[in-house]
Amino acid sequence: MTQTVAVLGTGKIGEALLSGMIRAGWHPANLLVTARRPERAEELRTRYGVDAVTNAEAAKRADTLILAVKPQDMGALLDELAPHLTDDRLVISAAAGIPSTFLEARLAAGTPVVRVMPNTPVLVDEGMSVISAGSHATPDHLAHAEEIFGGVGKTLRVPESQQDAATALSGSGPAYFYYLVEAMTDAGILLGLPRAQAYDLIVQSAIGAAVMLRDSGEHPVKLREAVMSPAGTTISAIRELENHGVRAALIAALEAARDRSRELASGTN
Ligand SMILES: NC(=O)C1=CN([C@@H]2O[C@H](COP(=O)(O)OP(=O)(O)OC[C@H]3O[C@@H](n4cnc5c(N)ncnc54)[C@H](O)[C@@H]3O)[C@@H](O)[C@H]2O)C=CC1
Ligand SMILES: O=C(O)[C@@H]1CCC=N1
Repeated sequence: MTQTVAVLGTGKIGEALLSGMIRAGWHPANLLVTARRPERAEELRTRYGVDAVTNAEAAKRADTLILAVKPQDMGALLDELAPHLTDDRLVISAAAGIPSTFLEARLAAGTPVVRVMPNTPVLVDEGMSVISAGSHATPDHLAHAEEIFGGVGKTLRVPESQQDAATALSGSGPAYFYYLVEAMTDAGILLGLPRAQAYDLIVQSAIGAAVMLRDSGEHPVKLREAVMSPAGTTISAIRELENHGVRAALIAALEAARDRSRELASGTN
């Protein structure tokens, strides 16, 4: 039987996922979206050929609902959905921090809930989506979530207790790399290169390094050692990174992201 999937709250991550599902072969007729503003609903209809409906209608028509609103909007959305949802629907939440128990407490008893933390590279089919089961989710429900998110990148199952950490690593992860590229491009300008050239040099270095990390099977230390010639340029740079505590700063940064994910658990702050 063909499944209907609805994306509720089609903002940045919801739209990225929707576009990826269509690229992965989902027929627009089997996809529904919801949006707060009518102009946004119209934009999504035109861009993807999907039906834009109310949250209540999505709850009635879809077999699987992907909730992609902000953590702070999740309580209100669940209140809107609950009267229309039966416990044979799969509810997938992509919201940072919100535990599956938050959803289970507001939906019909026994509703299967799966928590997923994707990231924006789903836009280019290189996403990383971390998946955990709520209390009533079966292996089939997890497999269905993997089918959806696996079409736009890699998936990994973790116990829900590790979701806040995963959010800090891969959910937020792309932003750290963009930040590094920005800073290194500034450095290129300081060294006298035009911005566009500096940017190209850094982005291509990032792509090359990422592919080697993924495909070489080598530990990152080994890969770095192969770049660092004795008494050369690279070790001079690495010494500065160590002097400025960049490793410690990254550890502290990811810890802060994990802590913020925990704070978002109540859905109010
Ligand atoms: N942006 C990212 O890289 C990632 C975001 N997430 C999670 O995804 C969720 C959404 O994040 P973004 O896409 O960045 O935010 P966003 O603000 O771009 O998207 C949220 C959308 O939900 C809509 N919305 C809110 N309440 C609604 C309602 N009751 N009915 C219909 N639409 C409603 C908003 O109008 C907005 O378009 C958050 O919970 C976030 O933690 C997860 C992984 C990565
Ligand atoms: O910054 C955030 O809260 C969301 C969750 C992971 C990525 N973006």
